[in-house]
Amino acid sequence: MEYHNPVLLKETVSGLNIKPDGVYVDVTFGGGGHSREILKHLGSNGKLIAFDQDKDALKNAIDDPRFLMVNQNFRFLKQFLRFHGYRTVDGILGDFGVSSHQFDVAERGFSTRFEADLDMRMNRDSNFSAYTVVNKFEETQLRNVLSNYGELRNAAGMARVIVEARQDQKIKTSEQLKTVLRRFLPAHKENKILAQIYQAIRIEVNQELEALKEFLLQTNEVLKPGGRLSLISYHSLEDRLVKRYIRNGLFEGEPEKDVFGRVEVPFKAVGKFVIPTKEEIKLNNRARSAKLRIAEKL
Ligand SMILES: C[S@@+](CC[C@H](N)C(=O)[O-])C[C@H]1O[C@@H](n2cnc3c(N)ncnc32)[C@H](O)[C@@H]1O
Repeated sequence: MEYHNPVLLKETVSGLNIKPDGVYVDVTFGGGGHSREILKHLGSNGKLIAFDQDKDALKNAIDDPRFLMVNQNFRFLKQFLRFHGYRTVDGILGDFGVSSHQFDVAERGFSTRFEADLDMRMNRDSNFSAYTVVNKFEETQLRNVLSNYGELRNAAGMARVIVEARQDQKIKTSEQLKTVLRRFLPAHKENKILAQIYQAIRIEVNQELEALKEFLLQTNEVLKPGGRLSLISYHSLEDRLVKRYIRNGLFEGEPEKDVFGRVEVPFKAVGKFVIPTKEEIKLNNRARSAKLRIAEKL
């Protein structure tokens, strides 16, 4: 099975406005689809550094002297770029979320399609998994995860039944979780609600929004003036952070004005946003919720 079919491939890479001798970073290497496309635009003096926190992605590492693979979380972008001798770069590509590979391997626990142990860790060296969230979190923490990250209307009720059920027996598998939550899963909406529950738990397990914020803040320090960000989000929580950061350099509130009423922001948006065509979505269902934003460092 294919590891991952890259989304908005040409659009995302052309957003980087690649200079053949530039230094580029792909912070979500996965199957390396976007990375391979970047390499096509680089000359022999160009450089591509790829991050992925999942060891499974390492098997896709590209055998090319211009390519460097870093098996780390992109929340440590600046630190690992420095470690490898790069203080600034010309462009950064991010294609967030989970790869098709991660979804398709049942034991990773990301997919609602399979019976599997509760896991969902992108970095399997971590000891914080979906099992921890479901079995160890206090009721209010669980409710907040389900409500904030899954936007689930019944978050409070779901948290309550999880906490009650686990007093008798730990909830170890996806099937057990489904059984516990059965009353919240009417047949006609089961898949949709389960997807929201999984999204919520996954975001918590991988600290996805914290990692994204830390990463975005570092892009401002790491990108050269004129350097590009090309970022694909898959849900509104992610996209909101990316959009606000590009517009204001902040995640909340408005930037301060100087005495002349001017604001100083680190980026300028390039175009509005790009979404896949119907044709792309037909060929690759994972593309359906993608939203690409491109920005240039001022
Ligand atoms: C949607 S896939 C990227 C697919 C890739 N663009 C391709 O063409 O094959 C996202 C990848 O980013 C990785 N990832 C997600 N969050 C990460 C983070 N905070 N740090 C490092 N890697 C991360 C995941 O492990 C996954 O392999």
